[in-house]
Amino acid sequence: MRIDVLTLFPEYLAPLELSLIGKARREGIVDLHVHQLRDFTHDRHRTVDDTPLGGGAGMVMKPEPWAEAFAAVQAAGRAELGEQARPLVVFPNPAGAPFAQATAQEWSGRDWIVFACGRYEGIDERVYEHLADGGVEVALASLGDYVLNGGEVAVLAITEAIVRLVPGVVGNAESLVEESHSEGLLEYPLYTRPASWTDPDGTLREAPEILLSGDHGRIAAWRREQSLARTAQRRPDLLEASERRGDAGAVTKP
Ligand SMILES: COc1cccc(COC(=O)c2cn[nH]c2)c1
Repeated sequence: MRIDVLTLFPEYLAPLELSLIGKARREGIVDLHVHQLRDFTHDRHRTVDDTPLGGGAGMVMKPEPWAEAFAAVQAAGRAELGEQARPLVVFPNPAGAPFAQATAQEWSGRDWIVFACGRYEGIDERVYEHLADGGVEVALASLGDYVLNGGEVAVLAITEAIVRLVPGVVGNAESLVEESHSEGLLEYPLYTRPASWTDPDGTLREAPEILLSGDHGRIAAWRREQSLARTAQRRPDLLEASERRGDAGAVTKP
């Protein structure tokens, strides 16, 4: 998977060099290219923003640098992946569609993703129109209903969520199956040794007996029950979505 990131703060993406993503890069599973948007300006001040037409507070990102940057990135990506290669262009954006595990699953199968990090109040609308009219697949992704100062932090989160699902990146693929949201439900409670623990307040805390029973059928059933109960309690919206999808074994209302 090739990933390009267009940003005013390349250093923000440095953590992608570390750990999971770093290993994926070293093994050639992920090919990350971070680009400084200001390199696609030509004035002395390397201007990327201006005041909003129609007035209003803050600044808006100018269209010209973006158009030039996307053209350069498309050329570089096609040189590497072939002239037919087409990227998915993702703009982290509070006005975007909610990014969820299902999105990460879907995007983890893509060959090429270009992330565009907005700053200030946002990007001139004509940039999105220019890309869409050029046949480029564009997605606006929201991490949640709050505003960050820019897209970089969102790109770190989205990239980690996607890349960890790419085959070969996480050693034990088994661990990807049973985590929260992978089945549309929250994960069951986890325990490890010691089975019996006296905490610093002197309280004895025992792990559920069933987990020591060795009866894997009953343990699986208990875990499923715990996931459903926990989802019903903390995220009933997920439970309704799961029922609407008719997920295997979804609990239907009695
Ligand atoms: C496109 O223009 C802008 C402008 C400002 C910040 C951002 C970054 O995205 C977010 O803030 C965000 C994404 N999900 N939840 C919050 C983009």
